[in-house]
Amino acid sequence: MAGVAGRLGRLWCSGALSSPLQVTRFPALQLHLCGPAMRASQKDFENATNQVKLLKKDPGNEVKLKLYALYKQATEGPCNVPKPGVLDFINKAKWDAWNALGSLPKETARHNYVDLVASLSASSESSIQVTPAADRKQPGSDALVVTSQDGITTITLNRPDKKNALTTQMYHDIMLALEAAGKDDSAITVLTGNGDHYCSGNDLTNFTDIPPGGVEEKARSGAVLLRDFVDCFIDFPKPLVAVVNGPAVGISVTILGLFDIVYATDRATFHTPFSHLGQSPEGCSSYTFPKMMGPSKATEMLVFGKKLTAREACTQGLVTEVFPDSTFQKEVWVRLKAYSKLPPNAMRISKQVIRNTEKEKLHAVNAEESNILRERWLSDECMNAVVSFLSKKAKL
Ligand SMILES: CCCCCCCCCCC/C=C/C(=O)SCCNC(=O)CCNC(=O)[C@H](O)C(C)(C)COP(=O)(O)OP(=O)(O)OC[C@H]1O[C@@H](n2cnc3c(N)ncnc32)[C@H](O)[C@@H]1OP(=O)(O)O
Repeated sequence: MAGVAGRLGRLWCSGALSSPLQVTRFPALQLHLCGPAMRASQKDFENATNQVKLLKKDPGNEVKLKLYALYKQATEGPCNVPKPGVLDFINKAKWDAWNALGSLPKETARHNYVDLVASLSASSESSIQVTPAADRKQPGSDALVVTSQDGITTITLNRPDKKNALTTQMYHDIMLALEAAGKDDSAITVLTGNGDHYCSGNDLTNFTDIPPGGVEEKARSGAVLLRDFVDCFIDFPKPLVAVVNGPAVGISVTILGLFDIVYATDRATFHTPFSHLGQSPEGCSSYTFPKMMGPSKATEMLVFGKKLTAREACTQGLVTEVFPDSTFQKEVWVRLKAYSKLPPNAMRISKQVIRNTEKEKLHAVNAEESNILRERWLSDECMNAVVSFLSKKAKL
């Protein structure tokens, strides 16, 4: 069995097991899906299948087999496929687990699955309480996870091994997630990161995928993407909160000026090394940063690439409040849950009163910044900086 367990573990890590066991990354989220006395609805079940993707710890092969079996029983009923051969260790272990459930009714399996996921999530490390929104179209990859509970829709960047660097797919997925969150019945929306970083900004390998139209076409389409992406933040209709769980770089910092609240762990740093990269500011930061911190502090950040600590960023008005890392998740989510109980329409309208006067200006700034960046991306300064990053990465 040790051999089977080892192989299953490897498969788990490589994502080779079929849904819902394709889980490779686990943010610190805790879940309370439904109380023990309640029956699990189809929506609870779908929530749970999404929530499995957010478990912080690998639950071990025994539990994974149990999850697999309950999922199959809940979706397909009693085991209905031929028993795999004895040497087909993994599929046989899966088959055995499913078959062991006998004629357990689908509804009971669904309920047990939901309960099991809830207990796994509850034993996870932090105190966030979220449930995936079952009626929401999930993004095209696990790099972004959208959950919704207690009036809060949370969009989690989920590429911790790459410090949550933003791929072009993620820009698109975030736009879709924001569009849905703007219309759903949550009161507030949160953007956060999984792992030790909040976000390392634009994934610099985005520069390597050159289309047939060449680098000019890449820069043109990149500028359109950037402009559309930032527009979504400018126009977002509800209170938008950044839960900055660690260091933030590049565009993940600049768009903070478009958030309504920014909570940061004291471990977070804020870094916009645009000149080092031969690039220029985006996310409307050329307007919002000087406005909030004055032109000279903004210049230190945006032109000279000075990295701010969380406390410095708070002093400059970029961060709303800084929390000790040890209590960050707990304190922030307690606070947000309380806010999310306020009347949502009043909050939405108040946000719009605060923000609407600036919208036209922000759109114009965004268009201008995107155009300037399009040119920058074609410059030798930028190309050299990207090549330098990629060569270090490739250990050349
Ligand atoms: C024309 C193209 C257009 C494309 C589409 C455009 C869309 C809009 C663009 C908007 C413009 C945005 C600009 C920016 O955001 S500029 C900022 C870019 N980011 C950076 O320069 C950060 C680079 N990373 C780092 O400095 C460090 O990784 C970091 C300090 C964040 C963490 O350091 P640490 O030592 O803790 O970790 P590692 O360096 O070992 O990183 C772990 C792995 O993650 C990879 N990584 C990290 N950041 C990025 C990134 N931004 N892009 C790609 N990959 C990243 C890193 O390489 C390691 O990977 P490996 O384990 O595979 O080596």
